[in-house]
Amino acid sequence: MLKTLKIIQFRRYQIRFQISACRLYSSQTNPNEDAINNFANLPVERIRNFSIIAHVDHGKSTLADRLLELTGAIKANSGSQVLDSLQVERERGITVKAQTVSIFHNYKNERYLLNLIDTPGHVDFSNEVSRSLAACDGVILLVDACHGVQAQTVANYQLAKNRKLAVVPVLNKIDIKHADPEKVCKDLKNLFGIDPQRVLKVSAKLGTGVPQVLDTIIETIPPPKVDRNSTFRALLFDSWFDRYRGALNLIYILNGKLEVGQDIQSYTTKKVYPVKSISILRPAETEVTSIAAGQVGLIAVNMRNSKESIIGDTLHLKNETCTPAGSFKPQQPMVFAGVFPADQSKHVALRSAIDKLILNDSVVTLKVDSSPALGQGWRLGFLGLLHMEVFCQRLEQEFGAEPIITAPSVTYRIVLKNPKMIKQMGTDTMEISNAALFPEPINIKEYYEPLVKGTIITPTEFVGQIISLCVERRCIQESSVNIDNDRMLMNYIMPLSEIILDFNDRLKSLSSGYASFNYEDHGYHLTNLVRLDIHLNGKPVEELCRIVHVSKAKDIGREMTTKLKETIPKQMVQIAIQACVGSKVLARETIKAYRKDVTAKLYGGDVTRRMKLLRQQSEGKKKMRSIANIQVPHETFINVLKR
Ligand SMILES: Nc1nc2c(ncn2[C@@H]2O[C@H](COP(=O)(O)OP(=O)(O)OP(=O)(O)O)[C@@H](O)[C@H]2O)c(=O)[nH]1
Repeated sequence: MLKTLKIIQFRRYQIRFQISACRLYSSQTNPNEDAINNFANLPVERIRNFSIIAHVDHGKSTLADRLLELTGAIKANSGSQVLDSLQVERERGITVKAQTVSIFHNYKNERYLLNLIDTPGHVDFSNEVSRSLAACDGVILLVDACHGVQAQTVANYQLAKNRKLAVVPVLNKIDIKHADPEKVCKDLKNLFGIDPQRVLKVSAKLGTGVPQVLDTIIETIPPPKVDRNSTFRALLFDSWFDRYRGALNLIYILNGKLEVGQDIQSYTTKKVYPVKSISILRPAETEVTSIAAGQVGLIAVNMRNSKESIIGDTLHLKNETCTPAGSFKPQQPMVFAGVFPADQSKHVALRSAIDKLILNDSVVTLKVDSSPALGQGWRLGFLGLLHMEVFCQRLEQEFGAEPIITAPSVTYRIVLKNPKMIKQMGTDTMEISNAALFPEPINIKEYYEPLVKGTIITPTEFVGQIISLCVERRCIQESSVNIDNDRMLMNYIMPLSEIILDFNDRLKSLSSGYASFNYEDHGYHLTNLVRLDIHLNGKPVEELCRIVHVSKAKDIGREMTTKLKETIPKQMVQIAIQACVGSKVLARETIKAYRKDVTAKLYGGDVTRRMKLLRQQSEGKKKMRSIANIQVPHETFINVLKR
């Protein structure tokens, strides 16, 4: 009896212990539960919204990891670069999408909400940076203590300054032996006037100095300037597509409060949506019932059509009037390429995949296009070549699409002089990125090409080689300054068509990776262009023509004829491949005729074998395009048009 009583007592004790252990565990794993339950009531003074901005690879995502760990949003050692969640980001080791995360931090016994945005560093994704800064009051300007200030550090600092954001300067990688924090502090002082006393020194990898970053954010960055007492108004600054919930919208609340169940309206489309759920990203979605001005939240509103979610749009309560947020201007695409389904039966599926991806990468533009060789497709606009590559890789990885991408080109502008054409078009100016639509020179008065303002920062020992590269690419130097004794900053005006393909790669290989490059739009300027045609046995091949600068026509012509010679199979007749401008031939290659008796294998043997061979031949012919009696396989166009 006594034994049984003891057992019961022990069981009770065991259960009580388990309950209290559970409570302890849950309060340990989720110390911010109260703050989340009371999320919308968190005072504005205890909110800080900031981005981490820096040059490529200076350690933004690594610092974000440490901040998340320190504040308990993720467990220590949860894996590196938690916020780089896309497959393409992990494979390439770069950030391509800005990621938002809400974390809580205790400062002087008060609980603060920090909305952190980890941004990409590469110039091709600078739209992500400007989009993110619209929801911020400050930035962490992160600089690698070994490599110092680089081209994107300058560009990103300017973006933050233009928006009048508070700047927290932080030097990273101080654990590396040859780091020189004193020298980098001097550069920051010379270039941006930042007081060296204000610069924090950290190792994001080891976590050294990171806690001080959190405190400095609270001390230096002001709380959001928002009004909680007026009616709800929010800026839509990111969105992505969820198979079950439709378009999910990331919003920054400018005024008032939003609750689940309320009806909101888009300022641009005027469409009304019921708010199905509101979440904060920590970094996993955590549902809350309401959200208030100064905060960032993800809302699901049953938006089925991805085109309805417009980045930069203002959302407000149904039937209320409001002024648009109008906080940022999206960048204009600079590089254009044709995107075609490999098989025309996949046309609809590819279009739907492109639409869904554009929702998450709103700067990409789309226009219908067609080509005799590649069929129906689209002409897409990107911010640069890396942007285009990442977009196409995401199409493959996230949507299983396998498109054919044509050679990238820029958009040229021409002014017509033929009155008949001007009347037909209703304007004398045409924008052209597809060379097949380039009018005859006799009808053209002026040609214009897009230029960019380029900034190159390089160690002085490579200046000579870099200047030669710039001259070869028709770039004009505007100015140059010494940053310190051994580094130089050079400003150039550059034709966009000369830098989109491989300028950055050449610059990196010339300077053993030490030079950095950034560029921004510089408008259209007068130039001299020609249409380079490719002829096969005297017949022009429309899909292979290109618009080029007059000084480059010969080199590009040679390159293309050589490539075609390697890819067109030998045939019964001799084939002449010519690159021409008008009637002038700039380069020529010849493919000799086949001498072998191709029908030999049809003789002898079994009749069924002969029939099979004939069938195979006719199948092959179907896949060929006939130009001047020459059978050109589809792959040839793809290989020559592709990069
Ligand atoms: N030694 C050392 N390495 C670091 C430190 N911080 C980052 N790294 C390394 O630097 C490399 C780049 O770090 P990331 O965090 O990906 O840089 P990022 O700025 O986010 O890169 P992008 O988003 O692509 O521009 C990685 O290999 C990191 O492990 C540091 O404090 N010390």
